[in-house]
Amino acid sequence: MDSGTSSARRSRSGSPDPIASNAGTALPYATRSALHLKGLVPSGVEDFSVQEQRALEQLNMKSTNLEKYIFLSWLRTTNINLFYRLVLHNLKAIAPVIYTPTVGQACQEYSHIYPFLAPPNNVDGLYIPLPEVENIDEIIGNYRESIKEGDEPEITVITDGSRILGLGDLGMNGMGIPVGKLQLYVAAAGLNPDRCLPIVLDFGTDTDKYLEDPLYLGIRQHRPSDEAFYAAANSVIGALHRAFPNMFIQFEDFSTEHAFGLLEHWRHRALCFNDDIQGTGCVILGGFISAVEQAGIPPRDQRILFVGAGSAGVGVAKQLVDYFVVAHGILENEARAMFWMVDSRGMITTDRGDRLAQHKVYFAREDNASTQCTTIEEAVEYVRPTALIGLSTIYKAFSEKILVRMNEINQKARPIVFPLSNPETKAECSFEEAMRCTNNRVLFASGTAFPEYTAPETGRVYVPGQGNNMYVFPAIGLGAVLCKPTCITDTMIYAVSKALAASLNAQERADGELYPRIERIREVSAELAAAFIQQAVREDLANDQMWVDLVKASDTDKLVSEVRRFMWLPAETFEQLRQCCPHTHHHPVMPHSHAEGPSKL
Ligand SMILES: NC(=O)c1ccc[n+]([C@@H]2O[C@H](COP(=O)([O-])OP(=O)(O)OC[C@H]3O[C@@H](n4cnc5c(N)ncnc54)[C@H](O)[C@@H]3O)[C@@H](O)[C@H]2O)c1
Ligand SMILES: O=C(O)C[C@H](O)C(=O)O
Ligand SMILES: [Mg+2]
Repeated sequence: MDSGTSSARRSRSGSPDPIASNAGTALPYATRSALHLKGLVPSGVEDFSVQEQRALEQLNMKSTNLEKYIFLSWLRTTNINLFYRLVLHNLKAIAPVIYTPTVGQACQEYSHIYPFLAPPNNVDGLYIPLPEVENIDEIIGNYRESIKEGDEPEITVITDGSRILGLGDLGMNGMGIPVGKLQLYVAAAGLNPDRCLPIVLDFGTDTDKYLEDPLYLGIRQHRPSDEAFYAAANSVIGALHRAFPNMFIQFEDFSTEHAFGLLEHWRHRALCFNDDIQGTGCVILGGFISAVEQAGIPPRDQRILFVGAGSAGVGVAKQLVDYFVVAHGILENEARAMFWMVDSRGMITTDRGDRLAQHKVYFAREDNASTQCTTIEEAVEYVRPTALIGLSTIYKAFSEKILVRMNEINQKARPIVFPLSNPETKAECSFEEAMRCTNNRVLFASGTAFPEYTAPETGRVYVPGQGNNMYVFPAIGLGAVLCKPTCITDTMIYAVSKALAASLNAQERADGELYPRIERIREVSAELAAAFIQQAVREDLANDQMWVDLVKASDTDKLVSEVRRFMWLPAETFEQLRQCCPHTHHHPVMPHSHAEGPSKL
């Protein structure tokens, strides 16, 4: 439950000693003597790989994912080098523990599993209570004091906990999400953990369960009015931007109206991005491009039904419209007409009799000749979709009956079904259900990872796609931190989607997959970050000359390898750990790689 700032072990001088706390049983005898640690650790001196083996063993002793989450949080605050070694070497198994879906449960329990972190050396991010917003400069000052010199944050993930995954308003407990997302930034794209800053705007909660929970750690009041929310949120973001002008700001899991409102306000004022709107749009477009290629009908014949019209639904649909316009030369009005949206009140039309929220107006149908569909089933019959996309937070909303109909309607082409709501308890259907009901013909991606499916008839094993923004936000953040664009444009996001679709290797394509395997995420993130940087330079918005020159040299392989060189990696040996610790950071992170020597803690 922290950002990964170095843990609290102190040397005799009283200052934290990152070498000792991250080496532990790997400390050679000479160093133990020098640090006055003789006799304070077991006598065996071991390699980091042996420590890792022990950590994995201890992880596997935990019987539930929440216990694993708690163990990993403890490890991260105790020995960040070992934590990231373990995560990087076991990403497929560990991602669902530190991130979706377990992070959802961890957030719900956050106030109960909080590990008594000791400030100032074990700060897990910023908690900004509404009544303290007027003292925001003091809070930022305290944070500065708590970090190592030169470790200014280069990336923040900020939430107010008002819409955590599909779980609703969790108040301050939502802090688990910025913490989890930033771990993915480090693991998937090599951001420097010391420069990641999770933030929660502790502005109250409208969930009585938390207000009444004696262990709840947030402020005990209901959420403020819209006006008070924007005044306070803008004041915090403004202060952060003044304090850290180059810091990339990721807005995360704000309730939909505020998500759109904050993005609108800040997108041309600071380097920022909304993950639920833009990141989700980006990752789903990437998978959708691959799905359309495999579906077997021309792109312009796609009929796409969205179930859910919140920040994610509308963000994704807009990104897909851009794709049809840019990649297939379809006029915007015609592209928009390929989309139908359903929300909790039914199909969104201009004449259904309610006042539509601003973000839904663009997709409201006018051609429905007074037909109103109130259920998903009715909408499926009316639209006869080629693609069904779920961002509704409604568990099993895609019933077996609906999935069977998707198969019947799409006999000439393969049906596309993306149940994207998180966590698993909110997913519109499972992979197994989608496969069974479509005779294994479905082109599938889900927000939460589902297990592989073995077809009983043939024994063939199918791997589900994971359409989760974790495939793109780390690369977008890395690209932004490196080339420092003035702002993030839709065309930069679009470039990343295209790069994601292009990143599948021959085997993944042959297996009919829509996303690259998670084990390759670092390699893929480097390609995506390079595509982002190329686009930023093309738009003349990149402000770091080194990256501008690299792009202008028109050597994409070199650009990708330079991006990789800037990715943070945990140390492999004690020697690497020792060599890198005395350094202060350079711009933007210590250049190091597998090949090039020490990593920075
Ligand atoms: N896969 C990903 O990477 C990813 C990214 C972002 C969000 N999400 C998930 O998407 C979901 C929605 O997020 P959001 O920010 O858009 O939330 P939101 O609450 O703003 O949107 C939910 C939408 O679903 C609609 N809805 C509710 N009940 C419905 C029903 N019975 N039938 C049809 N529609 C119904 C609501 O009217 C609303 O339009 C969450 O579960 C979130 O975890 C996934
Ligand atoms: O956090 C995730 O797993 C994806 C997404 O940002 C969400 O809000 O569901
Ligand atoms: Mg989110």
